Amino acid sequence: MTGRHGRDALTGRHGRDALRADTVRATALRADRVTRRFGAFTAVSGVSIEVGHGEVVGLLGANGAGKTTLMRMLLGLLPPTEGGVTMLGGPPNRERRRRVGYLPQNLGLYRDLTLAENLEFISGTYGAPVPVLPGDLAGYATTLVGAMPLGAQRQAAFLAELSHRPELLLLDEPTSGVDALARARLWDTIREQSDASVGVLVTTHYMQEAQQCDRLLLMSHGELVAQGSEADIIGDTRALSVRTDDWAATFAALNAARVPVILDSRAVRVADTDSETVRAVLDAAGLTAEIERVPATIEERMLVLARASAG
Ligand SMILES: Nc1ncnc2c1ncn2[C@@H]1O[C@H](COP(=O)(O)OP(=O)(O)OP(=O)(O)O)[C@@H](O)[C@H]1O
Repeated sequence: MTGRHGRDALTGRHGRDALRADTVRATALRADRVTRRFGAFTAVSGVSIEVGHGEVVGLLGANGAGKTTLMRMLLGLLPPTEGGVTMLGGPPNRERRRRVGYLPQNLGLYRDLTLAENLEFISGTYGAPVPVLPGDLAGYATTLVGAMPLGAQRQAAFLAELSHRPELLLLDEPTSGVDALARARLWDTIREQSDASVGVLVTTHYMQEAQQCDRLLLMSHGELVAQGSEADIIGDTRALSVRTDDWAATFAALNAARVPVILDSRAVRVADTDSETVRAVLDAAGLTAEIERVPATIEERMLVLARASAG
């Protein structure tokens, strides 16, 4: 694989460097100023989004940003406190949900049934043919799902959700805990689906995957704080690259001083902070470093937006 900002050899972008966000598409999914409160806590606040048929939209945000809550409202599994959702032309009811594939974080498979039994059951509920197991899953047909590796479980759950040929896919961290090869395969499948006009909304923590989406939505503290291409979202945000011989002590000193420091391998980076502040912390700790202002990464931009939305 290439470096963190290069193209991933395993998860190449299918030549989609030009984003397709400006292409006119029929809307598959729309949220109109949806809010969800749990008691006094607002998990999602006034979020409006759209996903077109054939479009892969990445939903990004830190843990607890509200992504799953938004997805559950989009599917009609959780009523919004305010606002409305249109899914495949109307409110998200049971009938329309049958035309949607949803991969929740917990996968929705029965761990104490075999893979073959799970696929029969899920396909049966949709009245769809039982999918043929691809080569890498074939050996698990009679294995209890709970005993399968997580990557294989995710692949199987995805396969099950595709059995009824959904028109819309909502995928909640489909590649979390999955190795690079299985991630690349899942992304190939996602792209095949979008090429067949399926609208896809996918959450991920992997920034290389975000780069494969046609468009990104960024949530922080329940709000939609940015959207567009990766370049749109980063804009002209800059970060600091801190070059030092003692990366561990440098990271520890900045972290202790509550500077938003990121360690990428051994490279120390700082977001949302001026170089004088960083220099002062390092001087106080007796550390020397070269500090350079560089274009921010999307993670660093997310950190800036998250800090701003946290108020
Ligand atoms: N049923 C609930 N009752 C109370 N609070 C809830 C409930 N469901 C979610 N929350 C809270 O809402 C916030 C958003 O949660 P949500 O699961 O939507 O975030 P997320 O962005 O999907 O995070 P993750 O990446 O960890 O899945 C969290 O603070 C969570 O604790």
